[in-house]
Amino acid sequence: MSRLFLVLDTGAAILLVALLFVVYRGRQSARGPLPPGPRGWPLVGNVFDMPATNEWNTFMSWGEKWGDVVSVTLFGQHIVILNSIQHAYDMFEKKSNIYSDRPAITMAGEMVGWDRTLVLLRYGTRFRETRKLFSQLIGTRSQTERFSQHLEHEVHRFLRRILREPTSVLKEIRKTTGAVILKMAYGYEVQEGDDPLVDLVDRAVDEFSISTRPGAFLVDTFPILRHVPAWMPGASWKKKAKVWADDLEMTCNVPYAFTQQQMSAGTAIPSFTSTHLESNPVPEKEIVIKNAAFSLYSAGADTTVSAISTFFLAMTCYPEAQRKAQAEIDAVIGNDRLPTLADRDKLPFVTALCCEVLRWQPVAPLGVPHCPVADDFHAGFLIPKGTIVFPNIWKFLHDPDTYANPFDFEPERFIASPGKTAEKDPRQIVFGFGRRICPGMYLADASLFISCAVSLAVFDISKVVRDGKVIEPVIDYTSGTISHPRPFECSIRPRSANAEALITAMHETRER
Ligand code: HEM
Repeated sequence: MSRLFLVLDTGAAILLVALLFVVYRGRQSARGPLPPGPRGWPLVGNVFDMPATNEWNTFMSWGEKWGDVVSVTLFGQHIVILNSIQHAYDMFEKKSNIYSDRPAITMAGEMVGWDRTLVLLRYGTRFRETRKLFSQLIGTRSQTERFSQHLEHEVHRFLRRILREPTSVLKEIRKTTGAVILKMAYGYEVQEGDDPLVDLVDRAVDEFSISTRPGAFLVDTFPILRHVPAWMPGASWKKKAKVWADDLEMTCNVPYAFTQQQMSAGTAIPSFTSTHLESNPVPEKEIVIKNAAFSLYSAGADTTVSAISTFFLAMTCYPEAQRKAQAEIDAVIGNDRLPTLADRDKLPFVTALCCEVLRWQPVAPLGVPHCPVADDFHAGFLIPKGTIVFPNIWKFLHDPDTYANPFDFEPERFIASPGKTAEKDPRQIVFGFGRRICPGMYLADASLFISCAVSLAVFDISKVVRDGKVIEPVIDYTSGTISHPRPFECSIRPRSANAEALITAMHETRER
């Protein structure tokens, strides 16, 4: 019986909150026109318009119909989608004093616990402290260069593993980016074969992507629903939240405890965590360090995995671009050594190819939403305080006004030639905007470049031919905050006996 009351109470509360939202929304509209958008329904707003997959495509089509600034509501929560890069710069950069907060996401943030990581931290003191720790480590290109050797070492190990197991490329990409960041964050060296820590963190990061998808969980629009008991029909998401919260807790604690234990034993490899812990921080600061280290890993690994996987997919589908990049490497570097990060300026086509990888299939198609801390009037529209504002990065990068033939993979677009200026560098878009711009962008950029350059130097990547039939890879991406290519097949073979010898003879052949 008491359960029945609880259900009724919850239902009544939902209705009340919904009505309050509607009244509230009406008042806000009276303060100025909201951006246009598809007409919603009373109470629920645009719930039935929200796409279940590839949100960026639907949002782009709304842009064609309604303009570059589109708004919808979900149970009274305002959501704005920006379909032009200029609006993203004007809002997130020029008005960064207003637009640097994140929306409170009940499911991913409060219930699962991702609000401890930088990506969902609300704007304030802790946010600034955490960003400072990041910028001390990888805040500039030259700071990031300190990790060049480490990056190169890990991609060499990657080549050796691919040579042995070419069909496991997607798994090995994940392992390599995990190895790069786990060592930087915690001084942890990943094992050959399956590494328990990489698997643990990957699971948590997948769960992040699912739990932050716009409109995926009703509790994000009705925070009161977090009080609904887990046994209630339709409340399976509560059980999910509990499992995900436990995964996250463990993922945050296990590598941190590893560093602490190595420090006590005097065997710690210098890392982000050990360096900051050496100053014996007060407990409050220690929490910031622990969460920052986890933010480094959780935001850095999965994103880079997506970009490098896209590189292999693009090379499978576009042999001409691959051939040109290999010709450049052969001419500039020769065949007796592998390219390094220091060679980058001498390899403009490979650099352009990496830019095209980032543009063609962006890692975070809708970025991460920003949230104004005060009402704003933008382009004649009211953007109420608390609105969830998504930059449609996918649209920015496929805008025919910025990129000619935007759906084609053409690295040449980034190389100026007589009578033709280079198209906009996508690195000014894919890493986000303003005070929330990706703090790992130099590391991401270096990781992508070195992975592409060494792979192109020694491997030919092509479509699989089975029983005389060419297998066409399907270009299909997952939805969610971080978008990945769905598993695809490709053939990876050493370019020559010399290339194979180069991989096996690389100094540091020691496999851990
Ligand atoms: C190709 C790889 C990557 C892409 C495309 C990417 C993209 C992004 C984007 C779009 C944002 C949101 C920016 C905004 O709110 O406007 C972001 C935030 C963030 N990124 Fe990256 N990222 C990548 C790699 C990395 C790496 C390697 C690290 C760390 C080592 C990292 C750490 C972070 C963190 C901590 C945030 C949250 C920043 C904040 O909220 O203040 N990312 N990234």
